[in-house]
Amino acid sequence: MQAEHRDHVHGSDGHRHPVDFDPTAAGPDPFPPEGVGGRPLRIGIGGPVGSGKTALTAALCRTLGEELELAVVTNDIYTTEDADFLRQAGVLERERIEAVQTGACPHTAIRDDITANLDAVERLCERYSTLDLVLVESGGDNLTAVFSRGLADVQVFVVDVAGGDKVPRKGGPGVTTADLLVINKVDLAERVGADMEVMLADAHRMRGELPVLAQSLTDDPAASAAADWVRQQLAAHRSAVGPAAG
Ligand SMILES: Nc1nc2c(ncn2[C@@H]2O[C@H](COP(=O)(O)OP(=O)(O)OP(=O)(O)O)[C@@H](O)[C@H]2O)c(=O)[nH]1
Repeated sequence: MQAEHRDHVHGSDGHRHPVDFDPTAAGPDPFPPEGVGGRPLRIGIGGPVGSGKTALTAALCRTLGEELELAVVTNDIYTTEDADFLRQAGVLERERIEAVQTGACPHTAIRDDITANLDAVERLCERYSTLDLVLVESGGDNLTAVFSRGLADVQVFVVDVAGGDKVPRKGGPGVTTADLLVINKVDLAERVGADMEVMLADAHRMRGELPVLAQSLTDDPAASAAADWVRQQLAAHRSAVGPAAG
């Protein structure tokens, strides 16, 4: 079958996305990873609509905001909803939060044309010259959406139990290749009939050695385990940067 016959066509302009039946494939990353020297760690937070990306971002800001120089970039298609939510929740100073309006499928802005996000990161770095960490939250997308390594040094993919316990075994590059897979809203598992043992076993089977974290932000609003993972990533980033630039 020729590639164009497998393309997925959608949107009012009928634009195309290639469909790949390999659940681990994301297509080539258009940008190389950026050198880490002298700049903050950038962590991408992606995942399907409503899985809890903003709630996780807010929790990480609350937990880490006192100990780290932290800023956030949000992505929404038509609004600045997520940035507005974070500002209203008071998780960080308002100026530490930048909103990108993608105007197109969220994956476009985090992978195909990362300019608007890089500009937002740059504005934050100009405003706060000693940033340790920038969290870049993607707009909600589907299982194929992952960050370019030119934008995010490491990425978290957030799915939730309400999407059904089948989600991890459906694969997709977010599930299979993200540096951390978060299975969120485990407090709802029983109510929605999701079998956590199945979800975790499938997630580990799909990801090999890569870590999987089951959490409930209702039960643990500090997102303690995710915050620990962020601290580890930051330590690794700092050791890569070296003492002179760190
Ligand atoms: N019960 C429960 N609800 C949660 C949890 N985490 C998030 N939520 C709720 O789930 C809903 C969606 O969460 P968001 O953080 O807005 O999800 P999102 O992934 O940012 O959504 P989009 O940006 O629209 O894709 C909100 O009402 C949250 O309060 C959780 O661990 N347990």
